Amino acid sequence: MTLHDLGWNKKFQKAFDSLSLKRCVPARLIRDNKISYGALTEGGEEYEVVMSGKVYHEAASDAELPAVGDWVALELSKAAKEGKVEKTDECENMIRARLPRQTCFSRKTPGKSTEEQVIAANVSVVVIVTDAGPDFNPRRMERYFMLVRRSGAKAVVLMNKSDLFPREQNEEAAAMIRELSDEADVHITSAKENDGLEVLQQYLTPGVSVTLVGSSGVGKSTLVNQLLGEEFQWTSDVNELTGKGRHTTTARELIPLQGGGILIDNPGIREVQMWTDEQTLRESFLDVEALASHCKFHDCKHGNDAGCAIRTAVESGDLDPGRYESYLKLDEEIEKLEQRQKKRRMISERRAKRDHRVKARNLADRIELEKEDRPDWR
Ligand SMILES: Nc1nc2c(ncn2[C@@H]2O[C@H](COP(=O)(O)OP(=O)(O)OP(=O)(O)O)[C@@H](O)[C@H]2O)c(=O)[nH]1
Ligand SMILES: [Zn+2]
Repeated sequence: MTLHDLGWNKKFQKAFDSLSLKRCVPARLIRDNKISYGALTEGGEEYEVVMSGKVYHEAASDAELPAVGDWVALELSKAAKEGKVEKTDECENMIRARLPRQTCFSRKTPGKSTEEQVIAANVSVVVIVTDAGPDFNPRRMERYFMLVRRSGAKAVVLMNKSDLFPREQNEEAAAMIRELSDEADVHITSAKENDGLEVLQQYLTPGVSVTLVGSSGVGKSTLVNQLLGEEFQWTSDVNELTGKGRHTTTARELIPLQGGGILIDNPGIREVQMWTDEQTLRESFLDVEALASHCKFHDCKHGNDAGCAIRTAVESGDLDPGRYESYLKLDEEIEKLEQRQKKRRMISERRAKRDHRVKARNLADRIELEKEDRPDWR
């Protein structure tokens, strides 16, 4: 397995070279174990690694800490380099730097928190799986589009389970989704019958990382199984002693596919929630925003306000009422998000410090971190 098979490219190489970290090698993070990470290096070697205190210090927020999909400069322990010690026994393999992300797929942390959490870094294509039946929801799709746009990745929508619905229904649903976004590709598929999946090959080119999102039960696992084909048998190759598949979790979280492309799949991605900001909201509703500039009052709430250009457009049929409602709701949501964000910032900062101090298991780094937390401590 070469670095390129894992998604390495010229930009990453340049960033890596400019660090001049002579003792480091490039590695891609494939798993976040809370205390440590799983990392792959050239040749597909997997190591357990921790971040240095410096990496921790330089991260201004949780979102800037290394995450699954990130490329890092990794300094392997002497023992690991010589292949003497079981690679996962000792955690002396140290992340010295995180390379700048080319894309960043993030979400709101589950629960009430408003912290941003990176679900996968350096993913180029996000496949949103839905169907033309019970799961069909253009408003939810708009949210997904915002999330994907914000990440910098390309959005691809699959109207899956096409075998269950009449052709016209699938096509109508696809057309409606196409209208919501100029950038997204929309395809009709049946994962179960392996129908229409060949379109995915155009995205699964060497070095391109792809991930799947969508409601529970829309067919993501079925799709993954189809994409993996024979390779999926990996995970059933269970080691009797450890109970783990021979390729363990690697086979689940970052899978270089035979025909090219890298599939990134983890539970965090599966339960993706909307995380957004005001700017993205505005970008997604440029047409509605343009109308808003014609409202009579500067602080128009676009409800029953006199001279509201948006409401006028809805009444005259120029603006889809659903889109209008969606615009109002999203606005509200972001307002609440910002309020919660303010309240929780203090708490989350403290918690992040505690959590990530655990990550810096190197003693010297720990002492530095402790000193910083307790200035009176010697
Ligand atoms: N008829 C039909 N059924 C499908 C299709 N794709 C998946 N299914 C079925 O839908 C059910 C759910 O599929 P999964 O692949 O487990 O769905 P998922 O999106 O991975 O669900 P989570 O793991 O909960 O996120 C299974 O019974 C599949 O066999 C399809 O294209 N057509
Ligand atoms: Zn208005």
